Amino acid sequence: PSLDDPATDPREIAAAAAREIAARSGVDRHDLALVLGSGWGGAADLLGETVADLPAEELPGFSAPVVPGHGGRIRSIRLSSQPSAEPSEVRHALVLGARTHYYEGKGVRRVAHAARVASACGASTLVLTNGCGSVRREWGPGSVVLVSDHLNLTGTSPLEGATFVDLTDLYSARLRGVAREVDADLPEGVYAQFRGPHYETPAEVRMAGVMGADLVGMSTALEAIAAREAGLEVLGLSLVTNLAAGVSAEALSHEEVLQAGSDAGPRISRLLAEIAGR
Ligand SMILES: Nc1nc2[nH]c(I)nc2c(=O)[nH]1
Repeated sequence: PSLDDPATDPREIAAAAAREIAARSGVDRHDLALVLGSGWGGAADLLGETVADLPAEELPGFSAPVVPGHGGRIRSIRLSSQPSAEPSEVRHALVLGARTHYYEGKGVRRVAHAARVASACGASTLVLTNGCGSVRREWGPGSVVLVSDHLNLTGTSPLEGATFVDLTDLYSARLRGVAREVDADLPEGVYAQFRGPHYETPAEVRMAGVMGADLVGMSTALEAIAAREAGLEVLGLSLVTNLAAGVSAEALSHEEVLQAGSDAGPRISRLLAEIAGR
């Protein structure tokens, strides 16, 4: 069976990957899963003790990282939030450092795979983090925004067939409340997923704003829909790495994107570790 075979149920591949993760990590249930996007990579170390660190491409349904050596790892982490917990109470997090973007053209099944694997590993919560552009001038590079809802501008769905899934409260209000217990000043915004890989034109950024988007990116929405269908409660966290095209005079520079991500790293890693511990 393969994700590229329409006759294969994607959940079958996700279950195979989950069995492999349990076998190789020795952890038979992961309570929480996190997808770490641009700028969020440093959070894994703060979550707790790494129990296993696996190359994603060795697991069913995952592919090698787009940028060799960058990401492409799946880590099982023993959350250090309850040092004195009984063995049965210990919570384990699965850090999925192997996001497939829709713009890679590998199909929606591979975009949705990590969310399905998280569910197959026993997780009840998925934290989706990303780097994004801001439509709002006041949210400059380094701003962290709670995703309150999304606009799926990809024109596609990660779901197949008559899977009519309700997306009300897709970005769990309860989990946003937990995040605000950690940092009460966290703003909320609507995230628009564009197909990419090109950035938006200034006119498209204005369009997204008119339609109610505060953030623009190339991930997250499709993954969140797949996570909801898999029964996961979803928290979305965006790191603004740049003002979207046209919001300010100067052009986008990839260096600016990378710099903003690394500057905000320590602060957002602590935030994520705090939230994960609750
Ligand atoms: N679509 C879109 N995706 C992004 N990812 C990052 I980092 N910045 C952007 C951006 O400005 N637009």
